Amino acid sequence: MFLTRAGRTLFSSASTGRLLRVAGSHVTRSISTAAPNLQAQPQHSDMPRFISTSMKGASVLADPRLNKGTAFSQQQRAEFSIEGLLPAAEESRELQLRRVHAQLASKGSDLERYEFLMNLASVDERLFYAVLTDDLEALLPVVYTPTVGSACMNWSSMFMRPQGLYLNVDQLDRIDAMVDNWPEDDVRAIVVTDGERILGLGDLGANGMGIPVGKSSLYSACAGIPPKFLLPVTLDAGTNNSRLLADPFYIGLKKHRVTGDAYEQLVDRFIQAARRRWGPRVLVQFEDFGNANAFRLLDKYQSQITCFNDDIQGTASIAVAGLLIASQMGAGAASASQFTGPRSLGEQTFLFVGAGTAATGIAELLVESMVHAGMTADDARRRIFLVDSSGLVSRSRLANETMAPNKAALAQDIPFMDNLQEIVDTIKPSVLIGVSGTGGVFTENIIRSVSAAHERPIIFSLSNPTANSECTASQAYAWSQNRAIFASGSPFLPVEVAPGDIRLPGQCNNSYIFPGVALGIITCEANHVPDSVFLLAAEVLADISVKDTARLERGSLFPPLRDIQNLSVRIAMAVVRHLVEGGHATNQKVIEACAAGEEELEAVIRSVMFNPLH
Ligand SMILES: O=C([O-])CC(=O)C(=O)O
Ligand SMILES: [Mg+2]
Repeated sequence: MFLTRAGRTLFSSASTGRLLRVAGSHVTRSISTAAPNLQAQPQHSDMPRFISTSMKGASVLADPRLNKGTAFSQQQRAEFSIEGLLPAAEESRELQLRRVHAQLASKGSDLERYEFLMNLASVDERLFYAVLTDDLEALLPVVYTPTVGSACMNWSSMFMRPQGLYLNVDQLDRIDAMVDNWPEDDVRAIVVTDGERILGLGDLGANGMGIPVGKSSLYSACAGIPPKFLLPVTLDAGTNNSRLLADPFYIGLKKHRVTGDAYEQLVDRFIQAARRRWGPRVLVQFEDFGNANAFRLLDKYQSQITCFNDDIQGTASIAVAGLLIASQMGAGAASASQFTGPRSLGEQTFLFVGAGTAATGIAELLVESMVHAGMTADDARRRIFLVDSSGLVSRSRLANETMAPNKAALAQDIPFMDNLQEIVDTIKPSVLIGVSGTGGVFTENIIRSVSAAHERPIIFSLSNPTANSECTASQAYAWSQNRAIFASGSPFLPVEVAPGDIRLPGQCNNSYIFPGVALGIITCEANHVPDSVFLLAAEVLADISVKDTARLERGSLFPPLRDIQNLSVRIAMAVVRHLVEGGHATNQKVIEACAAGEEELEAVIRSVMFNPLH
C-alpha cells in the first residue's frame, strides 16, 4: 500500500516522471498499479507506478483508470472505503486475466467479444490493456478490423455509453466549451474522423466513432502510449447515408453532410480548440475522411500543425515496407530462371486497383522510395499504373475530366482501357495492389494472368474489413499455384496450401506503423511531421522483417504482433532521430538523449510507455 498525505509527495506519475500534486487539504491516496503475482514485462522500467487520487468509496470503483476490482487488497479496501463494495475474494491480476480470457472464449461471436472488451475498458482499463497485450494476435481482429467494421455498422443500435468526444457542425460556437469538457488535461495525441469513409464501408457518419476509439487503443496496445494521453474525436458534419438518416436510433446529426465554409470551420475550430487546451504540439491523426477532404486537409494543415493522415501516409508506409520486403524475397521475377534473389522496387511494375487516399498515398511514397534508391521521379512514375471506377487512369482522360491533382500526376501516357482483365494482360504487373474497397475484384482470371507473367507475383488486398478484401488469402495462393506473395489489410488465418505447407498471410495494416511513429512524435514533441518520416518507418520495418527468414519462407512479410511494442520502439527511435536532425523536435531532454546515444534515446522513449499491470 502506498499512501501520500497532504504535504508529502512520495511517488511519480504513471509516465512523465513529474511529481504529483497532493490535492488541497484532502488526503491523497495512491493506488499501486503493480500486480505482485505477475512478472514485470522486461521492456518496461521496473519502477512500480502509482496513480494518485483523493477519491474514496464507490467512485474509486466507478473510475476505469483507478478500478482494479477484486485485485484491491484488504488493506486498500479499508484505505479507500470500498470494503463491502467488493466480494470477499482478493484476486491477483493474473487470475482476473484468466477469467477474462475464459469469458471471451464463452462468447458466440467476435462482435460480442468486441462489446465485452469495450465494457471491460470502461470498468477496468488496465485489465483491458493487459488482456489485449497478452494476446494481441487473437484480439487485434476483435478490437480492430474486421470486427470494428461491424461495430461501426451497428454503433447506434449498440449504443450505451459515449466514448470519445463528439463535435458537431450545428454547434460551432460551443466547440471550445466541448473541448474543455474532456476530463483529461494531458492529451498528447488525437485520432479524428468525420466518418465519411469508414474503412471500405463508406459514409457511416457519427457511427464512425468506433475507428478513432479503436485506433486509440492500438496506440496503447501497440506502442504503450498511456491511454490518458489519447483522445478519439468524431466531427459530426452530418451523413449522406440514407439508411442512417432513416434509422430512429441513429446517434448523429440527422441531416445531410455539410460542405463548404461550415465544414471548414468545424475542422478548424476543433484544431484551434485542441491546440489551445493541450498545447501546439498535440498530435492530430486524421483517419477515414473522404478522399477529397483527406488530401485537402493534409495539404492545409501539414505545414501548420503536428499532424498526419493515417490512410494516406500510414497505409503508404506499411505498403512500401511490404513491397521492399517482398522485393528482397525476389518477388516479381518473370520466370523461375530469373528468380535468383533480391530485386529492387524499380524492377517492379505496379498496378493499383482503386485510386483513392490509399492508392495515391502508396504510389507517391513508392516514387520517393525509388528516387531514394537512385531513380528519377519520372522513371519511377512510369512503373505505376492506377485503375479507378472508370478504368485506367490515362492522360487521355485529363482532357475531359477534372481529376484530383495527386491522381492526375500519376496518369500514364497509354491508351485508355476500361476492362481490368485487358489492363492486366497489357501491363503485365508484377505487383497487384487492391485499394478499391470492393471485395472480390481480384478474380481467378486476374490472378491467373498475373501469375502467368511472373514467377512470384505480389498480391496485396488492402481493403478493409475482410469482406472488402479484393481476394482472400486462399484464393491468392490457389489461383497462383501457391506462388503469390500475399498480404492483406484485414487478417486472414493461416492457409495449408499443401499437406504440411502452411502459409501465414501477412497483415499489411497501418497498425504496424502509426503507433511507433506517434510514439516518436509525442516523445520529442515535434512541431511538424514531414512525409519522410513514413519512408523511414517503412525502411526500419523492412530492415527488421527481412531478418526473420523463417517467417518470410512461410509467407508472412511482417513480424509477429506479439513483438509489436519493441518494433514500435525501433520505429520511434528512428523517427525521433530524424525529427531532431530536421529541427522539428522541441523537447530539450529528448534532443539531449538523442545526442547522448542509442541507449539514452531508447530509455527516454520507454519512459513514456505504460505497462498495464505494472
Ligand atoms: O483501419 C485499418 O485497418 C486500416 C485503415 O486505416 C483503413 O482501412 O482505413
Ligand atoms: Mg483508416
